[in-house]
Amino acid sequence: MVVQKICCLGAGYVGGPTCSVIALKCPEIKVTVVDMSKERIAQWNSDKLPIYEPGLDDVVKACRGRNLFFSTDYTNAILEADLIFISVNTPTKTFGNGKGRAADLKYVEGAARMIAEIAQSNKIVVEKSTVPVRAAESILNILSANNKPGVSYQILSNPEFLAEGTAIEDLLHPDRVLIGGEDSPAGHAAVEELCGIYEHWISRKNILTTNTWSSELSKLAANAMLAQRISSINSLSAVCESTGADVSEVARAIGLDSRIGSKFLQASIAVFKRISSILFIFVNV
Ligand SMILES: NC(=O)C1=CN([C@@H]2O[C@H](COP(=O)(O)OP(=O)(O)OC[C@H]3O[C@@H](n4cnc5c(N)ncnc54)[C@H](O)[C@@H]3O)[C@@H](O)[C@H]2O)C=CC1
Ligand SMILES: O=C(O)[C@H]1O[C@H](OP(=O)(O)OP(=O)(O)OC[C@H]2O[C@@H](n3ccc(=O)[nH]c3=O)[C@H](O)[C@@H]2O)[C@H](O)[C@@H](O)[C@@H]1O
Repeated sequence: MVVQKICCLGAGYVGGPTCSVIALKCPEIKVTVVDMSKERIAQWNSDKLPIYEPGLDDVVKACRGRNLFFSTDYTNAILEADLIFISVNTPTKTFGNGKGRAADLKYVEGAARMIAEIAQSNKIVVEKSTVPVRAAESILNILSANNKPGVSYQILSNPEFLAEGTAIEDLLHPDRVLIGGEDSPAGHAAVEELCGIYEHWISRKNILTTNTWSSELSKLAANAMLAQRISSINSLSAVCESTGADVSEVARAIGLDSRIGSKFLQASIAVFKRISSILFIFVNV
């Protein structure tokens, strides 16, 4: 199979820009981004996009109506897609086990149920949302529970590393793309399909392929290590205040050490919202 049609569930900060760049770089692929929110889709179809990211307007203008579509018709988009990104929100749980710390997977599970009910042909389902480890297994369980003859699924993990404010630059020139899949011939074939999409603009050496769980865990580990750096520099900031040192001078001095590097060393009162994800790494904890 060569992917000809892509559907993305979730037209947010990640789904919108990611699929716009895919549409730009893969003009032969039809990309449909769907959302339950009529208002959000209307904005994506207007001159005033729902989010501001440098460069996004130009990318959308170049592809919208050509091979990039924003729609609320998820039934058709799912039916015709060979590959489906799940790029829905994963907010922090507000009640129950893991309240205030764990990711709430209700939207991811809702998206999986939509696919299970609608799909009539084989699909590659790509977990793009940031999720706890083994979420791919939960998605597969939902899809398998609604088993239809002649319909099979491959689940891939393809976490997103973009940051708001630099989304287009991050998507066009990522440090790496990470794709995890099942360790089987069918799993490897699905991974190759997704690699083939990214290879339209990213060198193969920057596309890492792993097993599903390594990919899921790598995303959480990266978030945790970034959070740790901010936490460390914030602690140093307190030490600076009591010693008369200047935290920006200290950050510059330590950041010039190539083993440490200069990024993510700005002290602030920001709370890295994803720090909690490393504490709740597994589904159902
Ligand atoms: N915003 C960021 O900078 C980054 C976010 N992420 C992760 O990517 C995921 C998505 O994040 P955002 O795009 O920021 O979220 P968002 O809240 O901007 O967008 C998510 C969209 O999904 C829609 N949605 C929910 N359920 C749906 C369904 N069943 N079918 C269709 N649409 C549905 C919502 O209506 C919403 O518009 C999250 O897991 C987040 O942690 C990852 C990297 C960076
Ligand atoms: O999984 C997710 O949902 C996303 O979580 C983070 O996104 P976010 O939590 O929104 O955090 P960032 O915007 O990257 O930055 C966190 C905060 O730290 C602050 N920060 C950043 C860098 C720094 O040196 N110091 C500092 O205080 C920023 O101002 C910001 O308020 C990651 O950046 C995304 O790559 C990730 O995938």
